[in-house]
Amino acid sequence: MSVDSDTAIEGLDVYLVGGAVRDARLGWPVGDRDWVVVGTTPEEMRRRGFQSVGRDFPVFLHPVTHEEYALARTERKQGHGYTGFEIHASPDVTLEQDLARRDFTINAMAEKPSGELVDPYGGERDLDARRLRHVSPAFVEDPLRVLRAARFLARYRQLGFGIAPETQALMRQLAASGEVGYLVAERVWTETGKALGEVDPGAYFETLDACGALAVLMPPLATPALATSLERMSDVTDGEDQALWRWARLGEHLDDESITALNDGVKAPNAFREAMRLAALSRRLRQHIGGVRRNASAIMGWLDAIDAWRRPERVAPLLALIAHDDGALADDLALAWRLASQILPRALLEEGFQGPALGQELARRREETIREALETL
Ligand SMILES: Nc1ccn([C@@H]2O[C@H](COP(=O)(O)OP(=O)(O)OP(=O)(O)O)[C@@H](O)[C@H]2O)c(=O)n1
Repeated sequence: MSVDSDTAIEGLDVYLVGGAVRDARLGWPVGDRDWVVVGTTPEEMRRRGFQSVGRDFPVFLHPVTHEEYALARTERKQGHGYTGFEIHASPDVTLEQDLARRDFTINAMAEKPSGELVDPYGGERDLDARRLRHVSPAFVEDPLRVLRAARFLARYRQLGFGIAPETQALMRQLAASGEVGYLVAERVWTETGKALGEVDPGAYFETLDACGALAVLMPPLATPALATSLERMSDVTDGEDQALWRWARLGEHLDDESITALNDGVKAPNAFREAMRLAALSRRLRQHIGGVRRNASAIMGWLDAIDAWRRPERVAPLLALIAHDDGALADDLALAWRLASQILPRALLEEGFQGPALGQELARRREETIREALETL
């Protein structure tokens, strides 16, 4: 539906805002489209068939497109964290005031339905200069913006983007004052999880490290550990669960205590926490096996530890991690897994094994199969 012929917004002062305006100009795929409405009231929006969905501020879903339309608003910070925002939305809030509360100039551009750009804070200039620059000193009212800056770099650094020095200074200030420490872990994870799926997730962690926020939010990853973490993460290839295995790689060289602290600190989902634990375990196996090649019992120990029998989907990504450091070991493990996984409890049941004896016999045969296969190599 063309916006011009759209009766729900006919006569309303609406603007496309945020990421959609930015990404269209960057030639980046446009995600959700967000709109701002100036000079109207919630009652008027509902009368036009919009559905009210905002809990914290007035935002509505278009009756047909279901895109979000927010009433222009200003926000003022009260207290720490995300709880204390004083929202002011009324028909007298202007578009410029609404744009002024936003994080970066490249996110503070608006576009009329006719396509005309409204850009009071120099967003287009900063887009051209490949620069993330804060809109106003109110940037510091929301410490999440430190993480957003880092996440945008994970996405756009390869296009040449950097952070303006004056914005970097505010980010350092937010980290040094402890304000980023007030972020609730869920919000930290939301940004981190998104960043792990971007083209250059290393940029996210480097940016947070450079301003001091990584030391507050994920101390085990901060300098001096970071270089090792990033080096390891960089070779996770695309594919399913890429974000998961990137996360796993980041903490692979840490001890169990640090892994727990790191994952607790950001409330990482269980699958991510588990992947990191398994990666660390596999790395230790690699060190343990070391020169002792073709060690069937150590290989069985690894397959048991990662619970390959019930979670076979874990094997391939872990083998890929191991292959990076030790291709010969990964080959041995792959062969061992291929053969051992074919020995199933059913055959032993038919032979009359039961209960614990069944489990023991299963393990014995699997290990024997692995040993024989490795000996013939
Ligand atoms: N802490 C925040 C979160 C959001 N915004 C503003 O709200 C818009 C929409 O936010 P969001 O949908 O989270 O991000 P996008 O910029 O659309 O980016 P993405 O492509 O990641 O969705 C942003 O462009 C920005 O103007 C902000 O100023 N400060």
